[in-house]
Amino acid sequence: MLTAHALRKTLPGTPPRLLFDGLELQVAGGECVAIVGESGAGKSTLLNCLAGLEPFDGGHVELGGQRIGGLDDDAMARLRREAYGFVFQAFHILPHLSLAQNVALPLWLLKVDERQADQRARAMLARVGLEGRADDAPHTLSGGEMQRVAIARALIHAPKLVLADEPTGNLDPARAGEVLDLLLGQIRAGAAAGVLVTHSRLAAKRADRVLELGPQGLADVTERV
Ligand SMILES: Nc1ncnc2c1ncn2[C@@H]1O[C@H](COP(=O)(O)OP(=O)(O)OP(=O)(O)O)[C@@H](O)[C@H]1O
Repeated sequence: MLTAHALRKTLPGTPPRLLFDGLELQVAGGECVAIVGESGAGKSTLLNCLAGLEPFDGGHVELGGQRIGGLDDDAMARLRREAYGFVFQAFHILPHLSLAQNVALPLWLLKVDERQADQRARAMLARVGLEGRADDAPHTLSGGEMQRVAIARALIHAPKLVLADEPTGNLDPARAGEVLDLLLGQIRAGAAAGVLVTHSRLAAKRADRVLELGPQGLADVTERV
């Protein structure tokens, strides 16, 4: 379970700019919420706050009962490796590693035995429809296939929380639908809490709830999408 309570974020500057205040968010295991809102509303910033990658100036965030604000950098980095899965556009697939190696990366960081990591990465690639491509180089993939690899890598270590920023950003509608089915299916199967930032109605509609970000926090707009 992910909980954000009374979360406030202001951006430095003269004058400082309030992005959101009094933000409340609860996402249960196996549930996926979509966060929508105008460009610049602070959706990516909110994801970064939930990930402990960016400080916030009020409230708190808890994952599985553990409060992230109080953790030092090492403890936060460990929690991120163990409990978080990221499908961020900025988190690129590494070009010099094979697909299996890219997917195995989170397990290497968790010191899982190399052979076991390789087997799990291959099984995960098969689950995202890339059986037989494990030894290929990333440059041989289409955009949709690349996003599948990113999803496989985000979920390989069975994280408690999956944070996705525009996971279907540059895919055509058919591919986007497939990638979303895969992502949401895997989040639900793993009983992870999923938070998906998107501009896409199609993507938002598939989530369990749709929340719109504004200065007062998150408003439930599920019925309007
Ligand atoms: N480190 C920072 N310092 C100052 N301003 C920042 C910083 N990070 C983000 N911003 C600003 O904060 C605002 C929110 O950015 P953010 O990327 O979170 O919005 P968003 O809702 O995800 O937008 P989009 O939908 O366009 O991706 C923007 O105006 C951005 O320029």
